[in-house]
Amino acid sequence: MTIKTPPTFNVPGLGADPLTQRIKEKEKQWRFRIAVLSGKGGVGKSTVAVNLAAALAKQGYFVGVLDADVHGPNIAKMLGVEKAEILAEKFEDGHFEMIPPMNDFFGQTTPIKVMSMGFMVPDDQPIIWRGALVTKAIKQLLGDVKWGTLDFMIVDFPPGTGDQILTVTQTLSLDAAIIVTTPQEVALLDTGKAVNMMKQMEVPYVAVVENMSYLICPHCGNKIDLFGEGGGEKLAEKEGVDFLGKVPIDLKAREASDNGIPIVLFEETPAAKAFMEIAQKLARRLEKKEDGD
Ligand SMILES: Nc1ncnc2c1ncn2[C@@H]1O[C@H](COP(=O)(O)OP(=O)(O)OP(=O)(O)O)[C@@H](O)[C@H]1O
Repeated sequence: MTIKTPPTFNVPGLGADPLTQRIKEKEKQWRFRIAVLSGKGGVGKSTVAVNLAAALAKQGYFVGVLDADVHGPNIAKMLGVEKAEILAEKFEDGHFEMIPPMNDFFGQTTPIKVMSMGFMVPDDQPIIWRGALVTKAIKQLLGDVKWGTLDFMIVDFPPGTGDQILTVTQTLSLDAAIIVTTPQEVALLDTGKAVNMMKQMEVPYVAVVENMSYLICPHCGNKIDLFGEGGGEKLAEKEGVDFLGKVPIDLKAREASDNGIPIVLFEETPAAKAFMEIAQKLARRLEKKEDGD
């Protein structure tokens, strides 16, 4: 099956809807538009998204993070802004734009702008919506938010390869898709599907990050390959896409996320170093591509 991205303005006499037009206008202000995806849930996609965001912001880039994982939105908590009050501005044509809360982690980073469906619903309430409504909500979080100029717009997609991912990828012109996997066979099978989806959607740069790659035993210091070894790298090689690196299991990374501070800003643990290196590699690759290399 080949999925082609249809042109946005494809109906003679009819332009795109105003929301899609606003997204198209806004995305011109975002230098690199990046999706973070996983074929399978629970592999650490959001953890990778927030740590990449923080690592890039620590290097001085302006970063926005959109939590498009509407069924399990936890980015706002991981970036320490879940209690933020969302203000909105009314424009002359009558539409409103929400102002994303920011966190600069006590001056350690450029302010990271965050928007999430989690702001719209109480913590303990599930979002029970049909697909079309979810897609519309994600588009609003892109087009009806005052994002401003950004170096990196990072979108944390829902897990899987579902309809919402297809629609958002057709609306937002992505520069890169980062697919997060763990090394075990079942995750890799689903990861292959996500990689292929992004290739078929003609996203210019697709890369794999392997999370929870291994554990360093706190008692003996030995490396334990809990979920097998090297699967992510092999998959990237097989699919002909970049492999950006491995992130070990790190108890402090989990604690830091729960406390709203990405581990890259907190302590120089093995996972923090891995996230920092992956972010640097990603920025270098995209800047090279931008220069036409
Ligand atoms: N490298 C790591 N070391 C230790 N804990 C980790 C690591 N990566 C993720 N975690 C933890 O695993 C749990 C799941 O991570 P996360 O929420 O990022 O996954 P996800 O793929 O986004 O999940 P979902 O599919 O539900 O959106 C979290 O508690 C997180 O802190």
